Amino acid sequence: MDIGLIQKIYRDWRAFFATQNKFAYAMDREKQDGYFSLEQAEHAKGFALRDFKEYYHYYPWGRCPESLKADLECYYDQAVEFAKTLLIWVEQYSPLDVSQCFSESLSAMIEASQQSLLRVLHYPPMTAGQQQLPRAAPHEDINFLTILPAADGPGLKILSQEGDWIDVPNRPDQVLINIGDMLQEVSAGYFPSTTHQVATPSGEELSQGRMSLPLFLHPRPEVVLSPRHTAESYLHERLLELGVA
Ligand SMILES: O=C(O)CCC(=O)C(=O)O
Ligand SMILES: [Fe+2]
Repeated sequence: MDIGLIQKIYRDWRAFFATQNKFAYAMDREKQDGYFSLEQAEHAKGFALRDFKEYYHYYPWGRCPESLKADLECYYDQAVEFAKTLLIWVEQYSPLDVSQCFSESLSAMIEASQQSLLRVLHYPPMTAGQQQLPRAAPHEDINFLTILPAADGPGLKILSQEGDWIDVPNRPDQVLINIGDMLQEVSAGYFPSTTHQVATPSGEELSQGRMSLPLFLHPRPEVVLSPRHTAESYLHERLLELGVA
């Protein structure tokens, strides 16, 4: 992972989020690309309050401000390649009774997928009155695997199997991998999805914003995940539950 590139993306997109130009890229409900404002941001499944965040969904086929495109394109390619390698390892280490239920190999499921997306995510500074709002309420990601490089501030927590919230350190050279609900679904629960949240800061940190850059690896829409779901039907159900479809 190119840490310098990630930090440059954080700098440039902090500046972008500070302008009104972002509203020219308003999110498209059908395609799910573009800019999601505070009012359009998702809420976690089962939560009424929207997360206090704004973000931009980048797909190689989607809209992107011209001056910011080259860096996202470059990072997207790196992160998708990395995610694919990890998924191949997941496949290799799946027990036979799990893998023989796959409708096709995991690597075939993501072959030529147009659905993987990069989220440039900004949690704006908060005032004392906003402290009860979630930055990202506890949730699981929808996709197969999420590649999460270090954010530019603390706050990420993951839920352990014992049910304790663990603070994730935030070293610049770290990468966190989350299992998403689609990998849980396709493996009939063998790979449980990672529950995580971004805690709302207190004290002086409230006035500091935070940037992060998750890459969500998604299969092709027609992929059969389970007897209940194709990737498309599962994604659609979740987007409705999150208030963005
Ligand atoms: O901002 C982070 O560190 C995590 C973001 C996240 O979990 C998400 O966008 O799904
Ligand atoms: Fe997440």
